[in-house]
Amino acid sequence: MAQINPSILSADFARLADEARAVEGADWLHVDVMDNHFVPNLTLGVPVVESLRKATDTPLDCHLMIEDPDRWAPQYVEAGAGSVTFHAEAAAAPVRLARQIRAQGARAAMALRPATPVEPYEDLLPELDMLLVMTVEPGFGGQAFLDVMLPKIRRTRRLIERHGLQMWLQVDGGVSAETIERCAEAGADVFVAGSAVYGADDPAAAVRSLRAQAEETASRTCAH
Ligand SMILES: O=C(CO)[C@@H](O)[C@H](O)COP(=O)(O)O
Ligand SMILES: [Fe+2]
Repeated sequence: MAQINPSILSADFARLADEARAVEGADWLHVDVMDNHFVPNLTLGVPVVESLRKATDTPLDCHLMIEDPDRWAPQYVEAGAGSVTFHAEAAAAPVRLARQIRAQGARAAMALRPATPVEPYEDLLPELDMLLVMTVEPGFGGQAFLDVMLPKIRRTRRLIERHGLQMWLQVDGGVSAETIERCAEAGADVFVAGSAVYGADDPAAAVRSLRAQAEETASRTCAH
């Protein structure tokens, strides 16, 4: 079952509550946290996640593009995130951190920048509920999808299957009506979409349409 997670990064930050409610029906709301150190951009932090939690019933998928996630990620679970994604490149102790997030009752996920291979993390996969393969260089919305990431998505799906895991495989960056089918064919099942959703006249309809496209692709391919 394909999941569509609109990225609040492409929303109007002065109207975040309304923008969160505009995509009710989405599986998760994707919240991009950037600290201007791990990536060259600054967005929002724990207090905004606490407020978003109260503003919508859609569960929050927090993507932490920050240094020292070992210290900060637990605070995002406390703030109400249902899923917390830390970057492999930033975590000092990814297994301990994933266990901590799960022990607090949230889903634990790990993200890989485009140049980070999945293979060194093969043995960690059972500790995770989701792996995020970035399909742009993290930091900004509205960038062009990196086709060169498709083989990594395929290899990740094969590893998940080889280990018999139930974990989700998320893609994030440049996902749109033009690119989602390639991602679904390669084996992704959770799709973050920022500009493709919030740039549409009807964001909720854009979510439904992307989900239908991904599901149709998944049902006619045997990738997973
Ligand atoms: O994490 C990020 C960017 O670093 C993403 O979540 C973007 O916000 C996705 O935006 P689009 O590429 O879909 O416009
Ligand atoms: Fe993101």
